[in-house]
Amino acid sequence: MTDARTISRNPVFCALDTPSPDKAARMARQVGDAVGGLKLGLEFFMAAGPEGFRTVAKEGRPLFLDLKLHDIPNTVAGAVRSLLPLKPAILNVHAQGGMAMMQAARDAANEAPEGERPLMIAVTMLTSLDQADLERQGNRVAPADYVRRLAEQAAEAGLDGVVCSAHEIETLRMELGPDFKLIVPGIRPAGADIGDQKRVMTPAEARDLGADILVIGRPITAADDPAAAARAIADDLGC
Ligand SMILES: O=c1ccn([C@@H]2O[C@H](COP(=O)(O)O)[C@@H](O)[C@H]2O)c(=O)[nH]1
Repeated sequence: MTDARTISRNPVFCALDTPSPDKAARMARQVGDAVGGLKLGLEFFMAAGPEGFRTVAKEGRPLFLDLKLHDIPNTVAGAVRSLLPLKPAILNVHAQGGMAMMQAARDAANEAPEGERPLMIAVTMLTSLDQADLERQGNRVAPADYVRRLAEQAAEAGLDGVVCSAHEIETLRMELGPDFKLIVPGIRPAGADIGDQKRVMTPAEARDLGADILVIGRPITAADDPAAAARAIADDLGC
């Protein structure tokens, strides 16, 4: 079992998208060491808040608090400061919020006590979007270029990495180096239902391309046997 701040060699973070802290904690116990960490997002935090987070934190696993903060710099910095007492291993903001906002988030995270600073990550382009969505928003640019530009800004702002799809890993790794964290949702085992995701890849393919963390939700949590589903993915990854 890894401790609450160490990211283990198992790159899978299981997305516990439920409003119920008890269900999330139960699921965390079910998947156990077959995953390297857990992710709590908007559905969970809107319903269960900091108290719910603390309930799941008792499971002692690294926690990614995926709130995708997106507001003016002063507001985002305040939100980061408010979240620091929860000691998440990873926090994120939207790169779309701009350079000054990302820098403000970084500075606020740097106020964390020694050893408690979360990794600060920027979401680039949601994995539920594709080229057609970009065009609808008036962005005449390929997803790879769009993601690269936002990731460059995140790196320049001093953030620790980005959320991107597996399709951008190679380019970002080459350009931004081995230490820049690449957190990758939109992961689907071969044959699994894609659902609302559009830029997807299998766990092994994404890992082999150089992802640091694979965020996997429904392929595990909606399976008849979540523990077996998580174990099958871990075995496939050799973890
Ligand atoms: O671009 C993004 C950013 C975040 N997510 C989150 O990851 C999980 C994925 O869940 P699945 O059930 O495996 O699709 C979910 O919590 C999203 O909020 C993302 O999918 N894409």
